[in-house]
Amino acid sequence: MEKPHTVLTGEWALFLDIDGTLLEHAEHPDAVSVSDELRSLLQGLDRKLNGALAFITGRSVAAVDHLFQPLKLRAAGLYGLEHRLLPNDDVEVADEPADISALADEIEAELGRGAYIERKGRVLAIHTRAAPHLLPRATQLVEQALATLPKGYRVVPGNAGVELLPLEAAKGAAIRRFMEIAPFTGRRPVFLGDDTSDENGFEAVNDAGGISIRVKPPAHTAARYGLADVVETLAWLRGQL
Ligand SMILES: O=P(O)(O)OC[C@H]1O[C@H](O[C@H]2O[C@H](CO)[C@@H](O)[C@H](O)[C@H]2O)[C@H](O)[C@@H](O)[C@@H]1O
Ligand SMILES: [Mg+2]
Repeated sequence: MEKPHTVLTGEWALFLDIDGTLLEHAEHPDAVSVSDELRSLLQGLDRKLNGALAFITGRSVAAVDHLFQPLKLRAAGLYGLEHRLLPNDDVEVADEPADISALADEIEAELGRGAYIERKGRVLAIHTRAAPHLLPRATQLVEQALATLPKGYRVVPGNAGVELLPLEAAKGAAIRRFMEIAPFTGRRPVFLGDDTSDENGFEAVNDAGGISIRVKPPAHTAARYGLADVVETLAWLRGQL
């Protein structure tokens, strides 16, 4: 796939996935770190785009703020179940429904310490990066759980794990919501992502005539452009300043 050589001028809106796009993957979600260089790169882009920059991530907004502190940018967390439309807005924290909590306890008991059960309110992530042999069983457990949960949940295979999340948790919906408000309205959206859960975000951006970019693109992706890795992502972003 070709690289995007477009220069981000005033009329672009930039949406950024975090893990696998801005940050290399690590053994554990808490093992990633954000460099001061990345913080200043994002701050410069946010300024150049007059605030039309937002994280679109499966992490919670609270987790994003902790990672990037003191930088606080616009963000959609939990695949859009949480939104922070202005840097200093409050974020409604989605409660963890009792049925998800009970399911997380059961899966944690069965898979044991090899898997990391990440409880994110209405989203449940089961990480098997440290124990890949557990992925088939983890996937089977969440798929079986679909029958017992209220309607409207779905299973999304992720990067070295599997997630259970509500149907309305979709990055494309989160991007469309930002595009309806200032300073995003009227701009052309650009979305960079790396994973299956970013695909509906690429589709939303393509539908809006924007630019969709996937890091390490697989054979089949909705993304129109590809970048080889996180380092290339950062070099491309720096080139837009
Ligand atoms: O939508 P993203 O910003 O890409 O976030 C996706 C998930 O990222 C985190 O998990 C992933 O990255 C971890 C650190 O590299 C890795 O250990 C894990 O295997 C990956 O799945 C985060 O923990 C999840 O909550 C996000 O949904
Ligand atoms: Mg990602």
